[in-house]
Amino acid sequence: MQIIKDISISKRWENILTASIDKIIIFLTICAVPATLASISRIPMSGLMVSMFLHAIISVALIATTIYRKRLSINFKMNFILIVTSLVAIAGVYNWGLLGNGMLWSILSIIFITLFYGIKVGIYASIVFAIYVSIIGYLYVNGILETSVDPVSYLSSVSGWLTAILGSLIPLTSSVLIIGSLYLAAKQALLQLDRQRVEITILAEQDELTGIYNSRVFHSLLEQSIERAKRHNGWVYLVNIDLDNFKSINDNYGHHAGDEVLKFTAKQLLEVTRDEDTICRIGGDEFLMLIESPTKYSNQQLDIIINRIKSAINIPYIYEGTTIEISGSIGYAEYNAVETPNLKDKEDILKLADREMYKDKQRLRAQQMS
Ligand SMILES: Nc1nc2c(ncn2[C@@H]2O[C@H](COP(=O)(O)OP(=O)(O)OP(=O)(O)O)[C@@H](O)[C@H]2O)c(=O)[nH]1
Repeated sequence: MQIIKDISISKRWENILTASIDKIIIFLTICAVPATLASISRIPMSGLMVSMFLHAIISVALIATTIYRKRLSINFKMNFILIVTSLVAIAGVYNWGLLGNGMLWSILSIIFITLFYGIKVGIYASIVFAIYVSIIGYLYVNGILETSVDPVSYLSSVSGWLTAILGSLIPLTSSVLIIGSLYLAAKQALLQLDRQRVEITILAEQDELTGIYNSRVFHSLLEQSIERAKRHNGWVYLVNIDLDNFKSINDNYGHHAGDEVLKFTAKQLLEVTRDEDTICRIGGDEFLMLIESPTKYSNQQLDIIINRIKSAINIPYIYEGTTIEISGSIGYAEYNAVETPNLKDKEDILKLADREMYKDKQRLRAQQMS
């Protein structure tokens, strides 16, 4: 069933996450290779450093993960990204203190941790990171740790700036990729939910055959109209419309012809229903129209309404070349909280409209007999 298929948003979310993670892995791999080269190019300035090995190992691991990404599980890829970004963050802060991009990488890894493991774990990770940076800061301030290159010469070297540019570009762009994909995914999910809400509402309120309101929604609309009429001393008119000898249409032309006649009648009734009024099919060949008015309609106004409905129904329907005559009986009930004290609730109004419709039907039968 379409709706059940669409509702599996968690599956869609997993697909979005997988696609985003793959994009991030590819992006990290593309950036890791030149970043490693830039790192190695600093050998003449800083000598061979542990971080250079780390860069090289990460690059190789990233290339391998990119190649085999379709075969790897989402959990593996998530944790791999976490380990890579956290390692770069930890090593960056340790090796370069405030000079490097360790802080930016830490933010990136905390974003990933939050995304993959939730806000609580994200907060713990932030606290751990703050403690780590404080310890490293303490060690640098007290001269226990120092950068392996002279900060002044590093700041004026091409390789230093290249590392800084690439090193900051990666976490920044990755953050944009993540936040952008999540934003798009959330927007799509909300739009989809909205569409489903509309579809579900339509399905719940619609008569399957004719597409107009079904009796369930009509009953609640009638209740609301009665409440409004009570508050504002207004009037509610309930018109009951029942097709005559509809069974014989089914019997003579088949059930499908009967269905087509019901659809045609609903369409005709819709055309004479004002936007502020409501028409519904309560079942079989019976329709109800709900009309609200702030003032009482005169008999003449009511005649006009009833005649308009009658002439909308009494139009023959051509079914597969055969003309099917249609007619309907109509009865109505009028309700005002003060002036119709015998009508206590919606059931009374419905019964009265039904009785009136039946009287009309009997009049018609009597006419046909005579
Ligand atoms: N084609 C079709 N027939 C339906 C549907 N729902 C109910 N019916 C048929 O509509 C017929 C209604 O019959 P009755 O209630 O006797 O109404 P009628 O034949 O119009 O008789 P009167 O109301 O006394 O004029 C029944 O035969 C139902 O089987 C539907 O969705 N499609």
